[in-house]
Amino acid sequence: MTDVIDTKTVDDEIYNCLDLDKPKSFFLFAGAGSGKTRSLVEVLKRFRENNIHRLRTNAQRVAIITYTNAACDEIKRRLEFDPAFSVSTIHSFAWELIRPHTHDIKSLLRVFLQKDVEALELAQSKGRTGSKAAEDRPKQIASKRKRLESLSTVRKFTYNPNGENSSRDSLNHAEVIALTAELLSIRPLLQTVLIRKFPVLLLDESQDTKKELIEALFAVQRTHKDQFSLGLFGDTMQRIYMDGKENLGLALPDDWVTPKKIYNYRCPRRVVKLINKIREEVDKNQQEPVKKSEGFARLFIADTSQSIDKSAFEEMACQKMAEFTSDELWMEPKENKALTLEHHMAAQRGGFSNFFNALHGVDKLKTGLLDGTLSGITFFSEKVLPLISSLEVNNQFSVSRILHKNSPLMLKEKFENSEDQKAELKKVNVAVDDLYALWKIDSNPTLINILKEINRSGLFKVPDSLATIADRQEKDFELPEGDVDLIIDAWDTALESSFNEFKSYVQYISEESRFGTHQGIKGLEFPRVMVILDDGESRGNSFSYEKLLGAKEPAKSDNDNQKKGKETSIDRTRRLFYVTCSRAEESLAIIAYTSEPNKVKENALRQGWFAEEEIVKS
Ligand SMILES: Nc1ncnc2c1ncn2[C@@H]1O[C@H](COP(=O)(O)OP(=O)(O)OP(=O)(O)O)[C@@H](O)[C@H]1O
Repeated sequence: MTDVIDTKTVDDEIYNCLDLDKPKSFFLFAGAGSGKTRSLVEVLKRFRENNIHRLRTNAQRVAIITYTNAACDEIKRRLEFDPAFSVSTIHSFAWELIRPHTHDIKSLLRVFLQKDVEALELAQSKGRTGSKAAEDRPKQIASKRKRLESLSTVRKFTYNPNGENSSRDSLNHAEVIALTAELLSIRPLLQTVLIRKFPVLLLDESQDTKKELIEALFAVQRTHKDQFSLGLFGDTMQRIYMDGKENLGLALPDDWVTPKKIYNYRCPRRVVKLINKIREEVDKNQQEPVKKSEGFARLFIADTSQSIDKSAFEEMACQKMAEFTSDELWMEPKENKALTLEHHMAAQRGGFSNFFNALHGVDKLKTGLLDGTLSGITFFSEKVLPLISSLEVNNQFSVSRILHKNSPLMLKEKFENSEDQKAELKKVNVAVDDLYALWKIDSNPTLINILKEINRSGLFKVPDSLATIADRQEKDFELPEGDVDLIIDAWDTALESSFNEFKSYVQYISEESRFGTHQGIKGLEFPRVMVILDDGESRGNSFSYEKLLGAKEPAKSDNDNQKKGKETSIDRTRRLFYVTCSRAEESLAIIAYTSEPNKVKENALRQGWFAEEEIVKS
């Protein structure tokens, strides 16, 4: 195996692997901020210069798979949207590969579903009666059986990588990945199609790519090593999803190239020192800072054994950070990125929890809520919000454009068939004025009032998901007991939120908000970062900052897992903590909410994470 140290050599090493006549595979795993993504882009630009004609002649492309749509957009932009590069998320990539193979998908899905039914039946026969799982299983079995029965009538499967997949012939996200992994393993023809189309496949953030798929790609590489270059970029310390492959990179074949990067280009020296300490218990990959600036890292400990005003505490922390760093931008909410563990914690702090929590409570709505694709959301975000924003600044050109694009009152046929076109136009203007009047009566109207008004005037088409509510008369309100549709119920609550609350939600999902989640900021960087650690507010139990920070003893299951050499919730939390801290380009504030502030402080000192003078207690 080859080891190299500086960026230029690493880039050369990777570039040499992408030789279409003598391809090699490589594994570039290195710490946070070491320039992995940058190397990926730089090498591809060089590759394009020398290979573009050959790729075009052979109708081939380079596949680059990244973790999020935002990361795809960034890489596409940096590669100047060159069609020689196919940049996609793993789900889109997998789907494009398997979508023509309806017959294979159908047979395999049948096997998967049958196995699921058998496993559920077995669990039901062995499990405790009266538990929630026992109550749910018969419904799951019935639903899978129904799907099995309807499989023969499916003519073509559908799949949307970015949204809901609820129709009868659609596949869900997990199925697309499992089907691709299996088909790649059992259908040599699919492997050939893959390598013919994409002689080079680069996988960013590969520590979190589903293990079945990684294994299938390794198998493709093994079989076609003379025609195919597989490149993996990542960092085992940044594995934050449970389905990534553990110990990826161990026992690689000797012909894989494994360049090393030991410098951190993103973080100031103080932050590099902290992330090195966090990492030290896991592996030997310690980084050296490139930046000359020392930067700042501070730990703020809030005692939750007494009542505490969290927003006041976080504001105080920003104020202190502004003093420590002499950087006034810590006082500007938009200028420092606050990271919470879960979305609902961000919603609480960002002032959009009424809207968010109402919809987040329904499983079927979750994905569409998080990426803003629910039709009930796009109705407000793509029609009402731009219209009101344009009216607020009196931009008539933009108002007219939005109406032409979206309003049924502006339909060409309507005007053509009308005897009085002026009257038609007047109708549109009156509808707009009536809607905008809501903001004059109340500077922050509720979504339900906006919806009802638009439904009355017909200014925009109300989506089906909101039509029942929009059409509802007051007398309908008394629904018979038990006759509640969860989705409509959730929308009923969400629509009671104000328009400004909805605007804050839209900023959050468009990543314009000050808030982000610990998992959602993978690959990103910000000058000022505030990491909020608060187990008390979190709902899941995969992570425990209290245990990592020494405020809570490890659970029996943690000890058992550790003895068996399996990962514990503390290991997972440590990696997440590493990811969040390593986003800071200048200064970093950690806010720890705990009922054991002394223990947290002692632990931070003992581990050498922070010095006495860097810790502030409430
Ligand atoms: N050789 C370099 N010279 C100057 N700046 C660099 C170099 N390599 C990386 N950087 C800068 O350092 C920052 C981190 O780089 P990049 O995002 O590529 O790192 P990464 O290893 O992919 O990070 P992570 O794993 O933490 O997401 C970016 O701002 C990038 O522009």
